Amino acid sequence: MMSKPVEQDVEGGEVGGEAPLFCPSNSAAPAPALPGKAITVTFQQLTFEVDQGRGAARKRRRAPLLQDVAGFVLPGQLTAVLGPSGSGKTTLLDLLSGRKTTGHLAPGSCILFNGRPATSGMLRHDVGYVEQRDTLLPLLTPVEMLRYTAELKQPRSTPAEVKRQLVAALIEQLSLDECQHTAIGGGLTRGISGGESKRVGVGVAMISRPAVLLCDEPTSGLDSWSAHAAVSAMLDLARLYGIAVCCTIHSPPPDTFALFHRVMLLQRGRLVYFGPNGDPVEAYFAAHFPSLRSRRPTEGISDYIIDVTSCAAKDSGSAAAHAFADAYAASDLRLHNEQRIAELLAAAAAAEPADGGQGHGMQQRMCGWLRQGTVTPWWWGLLVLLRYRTARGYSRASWLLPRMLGPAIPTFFVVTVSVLFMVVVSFAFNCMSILSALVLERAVYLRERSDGLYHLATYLAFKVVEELSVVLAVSFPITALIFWLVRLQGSVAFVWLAFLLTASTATVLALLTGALFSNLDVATMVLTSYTSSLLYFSGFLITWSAMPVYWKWYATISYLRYSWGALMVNQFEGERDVAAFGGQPVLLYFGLQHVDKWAWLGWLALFLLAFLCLTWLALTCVRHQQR
Ligand SMILES: Nc1ncnc2c1ncn2[C@@H]1O[C@H](COP(=O)(O)OP(=O)(O)OP(=O)(O)O)[C@@H](O)[C@H]1O
Repeated sequence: MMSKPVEQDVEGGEVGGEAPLFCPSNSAAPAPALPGKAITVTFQQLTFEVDQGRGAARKRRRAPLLQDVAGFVLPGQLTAVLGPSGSGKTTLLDLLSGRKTTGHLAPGSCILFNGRPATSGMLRHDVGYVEQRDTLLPLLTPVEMLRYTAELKQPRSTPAEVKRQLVAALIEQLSLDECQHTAIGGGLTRGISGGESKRVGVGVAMISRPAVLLCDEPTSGLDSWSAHAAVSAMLDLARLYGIAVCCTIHSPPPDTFALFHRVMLLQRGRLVYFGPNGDPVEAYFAAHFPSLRSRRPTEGISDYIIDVTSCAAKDSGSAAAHAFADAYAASDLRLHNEQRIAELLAAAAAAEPADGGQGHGMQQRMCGWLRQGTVTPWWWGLLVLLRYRTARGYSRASWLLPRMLGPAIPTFFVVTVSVLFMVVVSFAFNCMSILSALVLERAVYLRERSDGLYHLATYLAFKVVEELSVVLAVSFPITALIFWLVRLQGSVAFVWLAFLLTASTATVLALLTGALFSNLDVATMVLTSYTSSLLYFSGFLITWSAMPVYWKWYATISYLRYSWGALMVNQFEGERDVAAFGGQPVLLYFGLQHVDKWAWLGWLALFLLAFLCLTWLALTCVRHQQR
């Protein structure tokens, strides 16, 4: 599906108005009728700064990433944001989508959607964002990925048939028919191609039928055919649904670049050109900078303007770099653009009367955007996550076996008094596989949270249910096996409960570590060291009486001590007076003679609850992504 360049300018008439229902007439796949709205994005005097330096100096020194940038993105049109690396392209998209988590917008900076500041709900539902890196679920196929997103992004009241049609239409519009049932893959797993996965990313952003689509380098790493296919697909969607599309782009092939209606060129955070694509770009540079070399016959316009502006800046230093931005600031083109923005805002105001002064407060609300609600209720999110993600994980041996065999294997090697300690230890260390799962899927989690797919509590509940149901399933055979092999005494139900609580606590501890640390090596090192240290203070390797007094506090907060101690009491409570080690009864030898096994099990349950609360806190407060 390749689109031809569009000559017609569609600026007029659509600003702020209700678009027709989404019933595309020129698409083979019938797209469902969902209400939609055309949105014009305008931004003026956009100046964004970040703190530089360390400590107190950090507050005083600020570096501008964008300076006085102004422009607009129109419904049904593609706008390309160009510029050398580090010129502020992604920063602009992050600001438009409300995803910037650090920095300060200068007073007077203004970003408006149909003449109004965006609300968090609007940014989540009406603005789609395609990230530069892939944040898809590797085990799902494109069609499953889109269905999964549709279940979370479309209101629950949307009929299942409409969601199915929505996905089918996107599969066709994005030319994903051939690979729709192939696993997406990623990392070391072979899956669909890079170009196809970019288009799946566009589809994921398109599921809520956003009025604005922002794409960060949708063509990077693609061959020219795939790059053209990706941009063509976006152009088709923009025209079909009246979407305002804005893409950052690097060295696109000339025929792909020609698909864009408008070009914005940034250099060192300042605007160097904003206007129509094609000949007007070249004419602008020829008129304002006659000394620049002219375009070579085979050279594309995007390469030409980046090349000449970057080379001039390199040859003559930063003064020349600013000369381009200064020339634009003094140009008629800038005046024309400002006039156009004023017209767009006036049209938006006429279409939708102002709302009594809610229009200024963008800066204050920026951080709040990321914390707001979702389209579907939490329990629906949990069901969808379990249905699509857990079901797929459970069907894979590589996911399931480490979790199931980890605690089971040591069972075959332990037949002495150390059995209870060894089983507790194997449960404690078996959680390492869970740690990697959480750290590795963080990029997907962050993207899905920013997209408003689910609440934090939903994700935590999903991870807990997903992992603890395996723990629950494994706890029955392991309890039975050990009871039979070692001929344990006491209550079998108690042993099962103690195993279950120990494995659950270790699992939640792994989730907590994964939530605290973004780096897998660091997280593994911390969890291994912490768990190993607990072994020494569980009361088996060093008995309570032999423990240095200044370390006893650490033993008191070791969850393994409560789990192993309770199991020991369950095993030996009938032999409280039978001499064993060093002529002493076992419980007396280990300092457990006064322990109430149910009370210690209660403490273990409290550890589980505390780790769960800490995980929730860590997911809420620890920000792993600075943008
Ligand atoms: N939160 C931040 N704190 C400090 N510096 C930042 C922050 N965000 C971005 N920058 C810096 O701002 C500059 C612009 O970054 P940005 O990612 O917008 O550039 P870009 O034009 O998209 O680059 P590329 O094409 O390489 O992706 C870079 O020098 C970057 O290091």
